[in-house]
Formats: sequence, C-alpha cells, structure tokens
Amino acid sequence: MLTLIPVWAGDRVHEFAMKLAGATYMEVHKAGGGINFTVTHTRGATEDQLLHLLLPRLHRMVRAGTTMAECKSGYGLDVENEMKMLRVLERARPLAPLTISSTFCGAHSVPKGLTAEEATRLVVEEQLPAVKAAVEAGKMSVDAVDVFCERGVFSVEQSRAILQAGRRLGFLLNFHADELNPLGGAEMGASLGAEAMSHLEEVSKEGIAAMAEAGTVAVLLPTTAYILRLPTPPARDMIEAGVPVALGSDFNPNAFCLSMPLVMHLACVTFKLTLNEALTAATLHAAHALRKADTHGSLQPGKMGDMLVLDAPRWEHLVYQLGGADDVITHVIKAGRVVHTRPNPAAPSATP
Ligand SMILES: N=CN[C@@H](CCC(=O)O)C(=O)O
Repeated sequence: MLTLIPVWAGDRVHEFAMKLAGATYMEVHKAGGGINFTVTHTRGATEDQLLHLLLPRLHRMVRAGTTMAECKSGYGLDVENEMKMLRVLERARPLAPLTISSTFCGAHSVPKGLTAEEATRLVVEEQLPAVKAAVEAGKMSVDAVDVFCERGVFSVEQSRAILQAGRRLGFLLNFHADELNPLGGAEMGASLGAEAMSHLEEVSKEGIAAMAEAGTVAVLLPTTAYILRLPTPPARDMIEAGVPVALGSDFNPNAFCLSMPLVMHLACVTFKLTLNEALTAATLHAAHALRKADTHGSLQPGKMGDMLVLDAPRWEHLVYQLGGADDVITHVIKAGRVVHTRPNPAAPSATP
C-alpha cells in the first residue's frame, strides 16, 4: 500500500478552499502556491521538526492497515533540502512499524528564480549525484527517481533527461505522467522501461499499450482525482490491456488522506474497480510497483508476514464501511509481529 509525499510543513487548507471555489490545481501552482508554498515551509523547517510531523502520519497509516509505503521527497528542490527530506525518511525507518521505500523527487516543481531547463540541469548534475553518493556511503537507502512531467512543470524531454540520468545511477523509475494533460509521458516512460507511473488521468490509448508492453505498473491515486475533480483515469482500459494497476493514497498537502481502505473505496466507486481488483491493486500490484513483490504484497511462504486481522464476516467490510477502517481492523501485523491493536477491545463488534 503505497505512494505518498509525507515529509512537509505548512498545511494548505486555504488552497483547499480556493479549489472548492473553482480554482484549478495549475492556477494555484502558477500563482506561486501549491508545491512551491510547501517548499517554502519545508525549507524553513528543521530535520527534527519534519520528523516530528512525519511520525504521527506514518502511525496513522499503520492504524489504517498500511505496512509498506513509498515515501517521496520533492519539497526541497535543491541539494540541501532534498537531502534533508531523505534523511528524515531515513531517521523514521526504525521509529515506525512499516517498510519505507524512498523515492527522490527533486524535479517535483521548478524552484522560484529558475527555468525548467536550469532546474533539469541541477537535478541531473547536482541532486542525483548527491543522492547516489549518500546511498553509496551507506547513509541512506533510496530506491527510485520521480519527476512531475506536466505542462508548466517539466516537459517530456526534460523528464526523459532526468529519468535517464536516474537510470544510469541504478534507480528505479516511478514518476508522474499524464495527470493534467495528455503529453505522451506514458509513452516516454515505457520507452525507458519505467517500473511505475502515477496519476495517468490523461493517458492515451497508445500510452496504455506501451505500458502493457513494457510491464509498467499504473499507480492510480483516487484521492487526487476526487479532490481536484479531474476526469477519472481509464482504469478499466488499463486492466483490459494487461497493465497491472496499483493504488496509492497520494498523501500530500493537496490530498490529505492516510487511509488506504478509503482509497480502495474511492477506486471501486469512481474508477470502477471490483473489490477484488482494489485488493490486488492495494497489495500485490503496489508491492510490484516498488519491485518488492518477492517479499511483500501477499501471504505466501517466504514473504514478510504483513497482514490485518478484521472484525467482520467478510474482508470486503474493510472497503464497504466508508471511513470505518479503524473499527474494522483489530490488529495490524508487520513481519509477523503485532504493531497495532484496536483500542478498547471491549467495544462492540464493528459488524452491524
Ligand atoms: N502532482 C504532483 N504532485 C503531488 C501533489 C503535490 C502537491 O500539490 O503538493 C501529487 O502527486 O498529487
């Protein structure tokens, strides 16, 4: 169960209100809000402050049944602050009972005062090598590279340059493609053999075919499509074409959701996934997006033994009871060890 950008300071409730009143995501972004608002606040926070904000978020995810998460950077946008975010994730590993897979997203937005071309060069020539050096020195573990490939952010060609540089350094590719505009990001990513791409609301038929051919996982993020009132991604076309579909919470200041059962519910209702498809998307396919399906994502001999115990006659209650996961889940088990028990065991059963 995966994908979020959990290390940040400064909420964006004011922008939520603007978007409810009709402002689009890119209108807020171009006015200097959105990601760059969070960058200012995250740059201004210390590592300790960011860790203090991160840990309760991770624990809240665990209580809602998440045992592994892809956590991205992306609110630093320069060497110093991207490394700070990655270090915070590193410090959180022993303090939170879930597996963290880190993704470097230094190309999440174009920092104030730079062109996209200049920012691309800095990501390739300064940030990626700094991340690689820290990994090689054993200071952190980073699995993947991400880019926000979008009109007004990084173009397809700039994104390609960043992803190729990441690939040369040995990272997995797991990036934002075709979210708000159909730019051909999926086709580009598939040509590089990207392991996963997210959002994909605007993916083309050709992009879906290319992803199926390349074995790329589609990471769909129903909270964001819902909050931004975007068209839904063609999930059924992807499934029919043989693209493995995964689900992510996409927790970030734009989409404040830490509950995968809620995400599964939204995916069933708005993206038309069946309950079984949503379960596979949130577990096995999610693990495969991170290339961790040999150890995570299903209950099989030799895997981690991550599981949930439910107080329900059928597992589907986890999704059916909208917003009710905290009551349905009685235990969260990580690597065979109970890491969360529902408070007040004397409470009446969650099953009606
Ligand atoms: N779309 C780009 N990135 C994030 C949103 C980040 C933000 O708005 O702070 C996402 O995946 O939803």
